Amino acid sequence: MSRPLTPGERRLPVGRAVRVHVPATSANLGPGFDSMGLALQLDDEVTLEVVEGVWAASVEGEGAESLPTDGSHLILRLAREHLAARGVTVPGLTLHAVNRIPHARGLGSSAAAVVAAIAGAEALLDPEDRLDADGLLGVCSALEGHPDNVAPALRGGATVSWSRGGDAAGEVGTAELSLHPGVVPVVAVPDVEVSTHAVRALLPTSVPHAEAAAQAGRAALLVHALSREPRLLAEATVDLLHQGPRSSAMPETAALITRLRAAGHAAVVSGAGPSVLVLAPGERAATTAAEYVRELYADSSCGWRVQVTGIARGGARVEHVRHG
Ligand SMILES: Nc1ncnc2c1ncn2[C@@H]1O[C@H](COP(=O)(O)OP(=O)(O)OP(=O)(O)O)[C@@H](O)[C@H]1O
Ligand SMILES: N[C@@H](CCO)C(=O)O
Repeated sequence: MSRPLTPGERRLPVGRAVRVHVPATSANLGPGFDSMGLALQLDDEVTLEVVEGVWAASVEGEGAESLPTDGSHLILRLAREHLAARGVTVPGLTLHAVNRIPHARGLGSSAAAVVAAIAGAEALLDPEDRLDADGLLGVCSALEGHPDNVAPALRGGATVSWSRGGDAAGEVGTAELSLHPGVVPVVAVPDVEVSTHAVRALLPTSVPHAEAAAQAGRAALLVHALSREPRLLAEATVDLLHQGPRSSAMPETAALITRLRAAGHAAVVSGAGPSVLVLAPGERAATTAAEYVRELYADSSCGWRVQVTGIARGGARVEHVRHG
């Protein structure tokens, strides 16, 4: 999918610079495992500039203390590999990241990094050489391993994605849902990290047919609830595939979801966790859910940051800072 450009010498001009804004995303939404996702109003901002002979990164915000500052930084590495596969010579690249999406919390930080790298690298090319929207989605999905975060990160809103060939490395389709205006996300983020890679290993290799059938029914209902009838969100967000097998890796998350659901809220694990997403049917229900969580943990040392969050209606946005 990352096809080379037409033959000939292609070298990015020194001084060309782009900035990419990529939203956080919450994947799965309960029964839509590896398929459904929602873009949130919280974004990372990544500036890439073509320079001579240097590969260097500077980071503000999330990960500033821990991420590498050389060419091994994930975004620089992915951009470099992608442009090399496209047959483009890059003399050097600097990156400046303003990171607002917390890492390893189930809010799509790695998908945002993939999208920043690939959308940014493509934007550094001349307009006639750039991949179209489907091409970008295919490359990003293959790198991330599943499309449910990268699709809403690229397109915004809520998306349902599928693999035409049956695996994430193949061609990916995505449909944008027409979201009911009453759907309001609430996000509760704990102060512990969970690696997506680690908890994917906890999933069983097969599931009973009856559970798969029940999950398909809930996923179909979820599309209806998100677009037409938000009052059905609590019933539509029941998951039978992935939250149970992973609960031992995030017991606080599982406990919070049980309590929220018992109180009638449509609470799910956000992405691979450990954050919790509530899909509230309206502003008032969202405020009630947020206050419920704050009161639960008012006297506890366990830190949960709770926020009623807007939906990012547009996806990743590219600014052309300098043509070079
Ligand atoms: N902006 C970034 N720059 C560089 N590396 C990043 C960035 N964001 C995430 N990463 C890398 O990805 C890891 C987190 O990815 P992981 O897939 O485990 O969680 P997530 O993407 O935050 O959550 P989820 O996939 O459940 O939504 C970080 O620990 C870091 O290594
Ligand atoms: N569908 C993915 C989302 C997290 O990247 C998972 O649950 O593992």
